[in-house]
Amino acid sequence: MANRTPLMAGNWKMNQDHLQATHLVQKLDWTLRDAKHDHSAVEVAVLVPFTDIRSVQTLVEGDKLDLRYGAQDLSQHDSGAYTGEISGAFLAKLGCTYVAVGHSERREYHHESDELLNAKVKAAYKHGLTPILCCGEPLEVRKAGKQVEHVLAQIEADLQGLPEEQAKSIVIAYEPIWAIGTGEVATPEDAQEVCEAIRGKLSELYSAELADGVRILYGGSVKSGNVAEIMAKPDVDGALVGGASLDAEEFAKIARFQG
Ligand SMILES: O=C[C@H](O)COP(=O)(O)O
Repeated sequence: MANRTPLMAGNWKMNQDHLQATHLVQKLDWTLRDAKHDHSAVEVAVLVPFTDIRSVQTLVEGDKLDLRYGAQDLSQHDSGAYTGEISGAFLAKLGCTYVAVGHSERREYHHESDELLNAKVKAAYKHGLTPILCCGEPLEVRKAGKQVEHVLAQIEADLQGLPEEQAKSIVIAYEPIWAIGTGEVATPEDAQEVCEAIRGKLSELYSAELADGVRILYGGSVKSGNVAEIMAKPDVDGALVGGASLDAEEFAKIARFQG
């Protein structure tokens, strides 16, 4: 198995204005430092509202914080008459490493199709950003036992035509929709089943070597109390954390899941 550095990414969603963001990032940094967090063993990132990015960049670059940051969405376009949209070029200029693509809240509330998400994944790479491609099934699909085929169809469509050279650095986040913000966490076995199938699909679409190197995260009610058992699964390489990432101490504990 490849040596995949775990990634703990906090998705702040629409929380924290730019002043609160400064405070939260500083607190997260102190907490990780106090705990002597080993950043070479676990990478920590925050996906923040667009309006926070400049403040986070100033802190991370100015104080040389060992923290990656990124956005929660991007436009499929580079520039032009697309009112309200944000180009990947702007995000790259602000030092973003990551950008979430296809979070279930965007798929649902903004009707983002797999075709659009495929264009967004390509736009991210065009501007030097690493997409964190989100996938996951709603409750009725899980109840019908069709979660694996649902997720694999999303992955196949969202990666359509993406060259191997780019796909090898993608991060995939499996987030069963019924476990997001509900307190209902998938069992480690549930997470492993789908993450393993995603790796298998990557192997089929690209190569076993590529599949072995890609990081696959689990998301959905991850807390410090349940992260260790999820991370113990062989195909889970990190977590995409929503609510718990807004509490610096809790998120730092999640990032130190090894103790
Ligand atoms: O992007 C994060 C996920 O939607 C999980 O959110 P949650 O940890 O609040 O359940």
